[in-house]
Amino acid sequence: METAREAILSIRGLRMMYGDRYVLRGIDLDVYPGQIIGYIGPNGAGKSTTIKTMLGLVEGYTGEIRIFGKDISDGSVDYKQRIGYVPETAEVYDALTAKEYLTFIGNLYGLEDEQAEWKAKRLIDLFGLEDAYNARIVSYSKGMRQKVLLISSLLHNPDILFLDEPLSGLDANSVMVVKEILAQLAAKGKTIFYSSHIMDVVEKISNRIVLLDGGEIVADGSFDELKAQSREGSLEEIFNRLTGFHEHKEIAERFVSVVQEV
Ligand SMILES: Nc1ncnc2c1ncn2[C@@H]1O[C@H](COP(=O)(O)OP(=O)(O)OP(=O)(O)O)[C@@H](O)[C@H]1O
Repeated sequence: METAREAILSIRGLRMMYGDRYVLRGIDLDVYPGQIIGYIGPNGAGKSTTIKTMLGLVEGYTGEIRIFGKDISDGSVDYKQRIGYVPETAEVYDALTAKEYLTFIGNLYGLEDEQAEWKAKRLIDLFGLEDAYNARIVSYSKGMRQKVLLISSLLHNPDILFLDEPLSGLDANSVMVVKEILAQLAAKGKTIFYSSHIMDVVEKISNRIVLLDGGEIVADGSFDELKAQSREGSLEEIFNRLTGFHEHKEIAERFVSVVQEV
């Protein structure tokens, strides 16, 4: 039972303001080990802001965030050693090779050079990038970079993983591998925050879905629970209904008619 376990991550009354506007308007969330949270919501709903706040990258929030049982505002950064993060857009050091980059990241997480390099090499091989390991990242395709980012987020065996569009640019075979890796990590007790706009993947991969709209959680439960509540078929339909969006046809028609004006 979830309630019998201790939350690995706990958020109370999280509010965040940019300028004179609240972009997070009171988030309450308890997350337990082994959960894969599909963290979804319209553009601008506040997903990245929540994640960056939990990572300690955003200042000026109110409310409380406890990770591994400790309030992150107490100044300690130790908790970051147990967290992995794949941002939506990342600065990867183009001039470095994957070997250099991953060894560097491994060092930041406290791994010795040799240990980081040996681990990175084996993970790179498993992703089919062995030929590119010593090539500069600037020469990598989008999917190859994404694989390097995924590896960099996992080198230190984190307990919580924050992923923003982690399958971006990956081919169909790699998507299957990564989805399976995430399921197996969760089965080993890792906690995964999976933020994406690809609803059919979120529907399949998550054991809990949290829908954010306008800086507030408007739905929280398993896909089956959300489906039962809303009597809609797919997560995409549930998303559309809960965010009050019904005009995709009209907008598309108007868009196409403007395109055709010459
Ligand atoms: N540094 C910032 N300064 C000012 N406003 C910001 C900043 N970062 C985010 N915002 C605003 O906060 C709101 C929430 O943004 P956020 O990036 O968290 O949304 P999101 O749910 O991740 O969206 P998307 O799906 O488009 O990635 C948006 O209105 C955005 O313009």
